[in-house]
Amino acid sequence: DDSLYQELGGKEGISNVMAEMLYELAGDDRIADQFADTDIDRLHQMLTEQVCEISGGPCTYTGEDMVKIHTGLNITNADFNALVENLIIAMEREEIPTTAQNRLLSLLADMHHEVVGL
Ligand code: HEM
Repeated sequence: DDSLYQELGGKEGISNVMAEMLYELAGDDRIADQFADTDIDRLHQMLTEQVCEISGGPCTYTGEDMVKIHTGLNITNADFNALVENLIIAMEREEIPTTAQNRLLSLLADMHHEVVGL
């Protein structure tokens, strides 16, 4: 089922949302420092691939294993929630329908254990 993928605006829509999220994140004092050494162009590309894939789009995530990449970063619940807030702001700005926003947030919540407390 690729309906979520379509509602997010396909690959281009997802790319735009992820760019907006990373822009918000860069200005968010709560978590910006944690991305100081990160290649943001790569992160943008990997997030776009991953969200394309999990939303049912024609993509294959080619990045690092999620647990492996987040291990040792000591990411907290508060960090996770801050990133989610940045994503919601980005989706609002890109006029993603609320139902689609909630479906994507639910898919990301399922990945919480691959990100937090490692
Ligand atoms: C569900 C939420 C999240 C998802 C789906 C996610 C996904 C990803 C992906 C796809 C990558 C790139 C992997 C690669 O380069 O191959 C990545 C890297 C990274 N993530 Fe996350 N992430 C999430 C939450 C977070 C949070 C909350 C933080 C910290 C506030 C965080 C910090 C990082 C950092 C610092 C990197 C770069 C690591 C490096 O380059 O060595 N992530 N994440």
